[in-house]
Amino acid sequence: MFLPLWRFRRSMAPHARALTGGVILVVLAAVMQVVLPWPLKVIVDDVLKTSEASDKNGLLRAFGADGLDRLQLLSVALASLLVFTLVNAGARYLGSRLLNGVGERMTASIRVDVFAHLQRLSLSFHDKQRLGDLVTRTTTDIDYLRAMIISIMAVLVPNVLILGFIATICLVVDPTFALIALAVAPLLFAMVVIYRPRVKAASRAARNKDSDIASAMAETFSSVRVMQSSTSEGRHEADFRDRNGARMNAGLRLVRLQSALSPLVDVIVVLGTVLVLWFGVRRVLDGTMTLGLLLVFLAYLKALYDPMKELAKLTTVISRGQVSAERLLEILSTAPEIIDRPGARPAPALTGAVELRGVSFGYAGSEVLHSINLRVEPGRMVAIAGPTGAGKSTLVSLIPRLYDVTQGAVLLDGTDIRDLQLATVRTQISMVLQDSILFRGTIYDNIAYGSDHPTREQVFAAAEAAHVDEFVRALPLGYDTPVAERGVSLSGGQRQRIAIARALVRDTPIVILDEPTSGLDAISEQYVMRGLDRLMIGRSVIVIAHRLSTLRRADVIYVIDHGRIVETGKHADLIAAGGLYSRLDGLQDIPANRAYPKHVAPKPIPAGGLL
Ligand SMILES: Nc1ncnc2c1ncn2[C@@H]1O[C@H](COP(=O)(O)OP(=O)(O)OP(=O)(O)O)[C@@H](O)[C@H]1O
Repeated sequence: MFLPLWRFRRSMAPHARALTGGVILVVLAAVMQVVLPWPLKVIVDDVLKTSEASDKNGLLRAFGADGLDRLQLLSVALASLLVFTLVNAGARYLGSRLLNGVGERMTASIRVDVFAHLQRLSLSFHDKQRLGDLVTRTTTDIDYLRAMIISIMAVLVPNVLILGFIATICLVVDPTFALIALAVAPLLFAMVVIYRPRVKAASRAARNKDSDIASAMAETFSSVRVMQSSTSEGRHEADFRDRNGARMNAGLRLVRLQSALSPLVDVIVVLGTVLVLWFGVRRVLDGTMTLGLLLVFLAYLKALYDPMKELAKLTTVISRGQVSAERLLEILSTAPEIIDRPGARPAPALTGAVELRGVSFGYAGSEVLHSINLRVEPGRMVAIAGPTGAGKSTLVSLIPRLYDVTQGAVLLDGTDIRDLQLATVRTQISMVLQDSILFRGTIYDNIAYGSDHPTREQVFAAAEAAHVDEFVRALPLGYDTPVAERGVSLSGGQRQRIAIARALVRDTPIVILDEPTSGLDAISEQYVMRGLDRLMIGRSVIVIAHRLSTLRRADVIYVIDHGRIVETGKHADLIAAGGLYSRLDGLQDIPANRAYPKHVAPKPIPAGGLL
């Protein structure tokens, strides 16, 4: 039960003082709870004097109160009752505030740890994850973990203490009677032992179904456009209904278990009360016990069974929390695969020489690239062409080390990329992909994204060069226009232009373009191409291309098929050779005589680059 807490001890450490304070306060509240019935006993046995056997336990003598008259005794007893109650209430209030505060703070820091760790995990991990599942883990699972942590500290600890105190006092005051009162405890314990694994299994099933639902939501609503245009709403809804039904059934199983627990506990508790009353009343009648003491025992019975009931009910919260803790620890204990080797050194300022030497690579076992040899000289443009699924995107993703090769090496300026510190390599490579994702923020933020504090002049110059300026000026808020999540409020071409501007600000010696104009209409494509022209100046460019206009300009084209390089050369030579390249589907030409619209006319490029 405490193992998950122990595993999160690092997040607990900064709150050690508040935690200790909170526990001391709940212990104090527990002590007050224990002494609370005694003033009543004094009132019944010593003020009202219903029994000859008053102060049998020497309580008054022990506190030097045996000389007081009845009214004085009543005042002292009532004052004690008030003090005990006030201290109990105060300690419970402060203790609960402190412990709940620690729970909130701890889970907030665990959430950041999980988020930060997820960001560090390699693409190979994220390829296997469902977005909805990760969202559930960083939201609901953390909530359940918090509920468990708070329950353990604010409910379990004080209740176990109260149980211990009361059981001890009962055993000291009247051992036989205490054993009668405690007779039902093993039953309660047995119930917890039987229930816990079942509740835990049901909780785990429900959590997994929650993740299924969140994944369905994430998948559906990240592709609303595709879904609506292909009128697939019905299919998505049916799928959602299925998942939702499965979640409901898992939830109902949990409800059945939880619903049975509370009444069962109550029945056991009443059994205990019946036992105590049966023996207690008989002992008061035959004079072996005072009425006051019986009242204390009855009050204790409630104080004894309440924590037992709480503990039995805690089963659900703790089992649920344990499942969530396991799901969070699963993430936290996954080590990032792509990390700096010991002794990796910072990459120097690269000239842009890129080489793949005998590179093979596969996702999860199946090899996708086989013995690739490829060179890009500094400042040159290399195009990669090939049929769909040939491995083009996979190949370029090895250059910024999004994945590690399984054989061979990627070399930058002649050094194995694994001998260089990852961050210092990635800051020297920019990528513009088929569909650029923008982040929530303004257009300005999105252009500046990925650069270390660029100046406003750099951002605006890049925006102008990438033809972002044209459409941004027409917007009422200009560069301060907020971009919706993933950039959906902008057209594909506008997003690409922003991505190019972003790459221009980064001003890296190596640029990777993965079909950045695919899917754009002719006008958008021309804008984007002009931006790309500016981006390519003076940099090593690796471009995945299917447009003749791009392929023609490449210094060398590598043709890939089934993960192998099958042809290499310049466009004209490859066409003349009559091989795969000449037969590639989708090779589209932009007519050489097609004029750019006036407002897209290329701008003169300043000497020495752009920025
Ligand atoms: N993340 C991944 N996990 C597992 N397999 C993958 C992954 N990404 C790609 N693949 C597989 O690797 C192979 C090469 O894919 P890749 O995307 O590199 O091809 P491509 O040439 O870029 O295709 P396209 O032109 O259609 O974009 C394909 O068989 C694909 O199914």
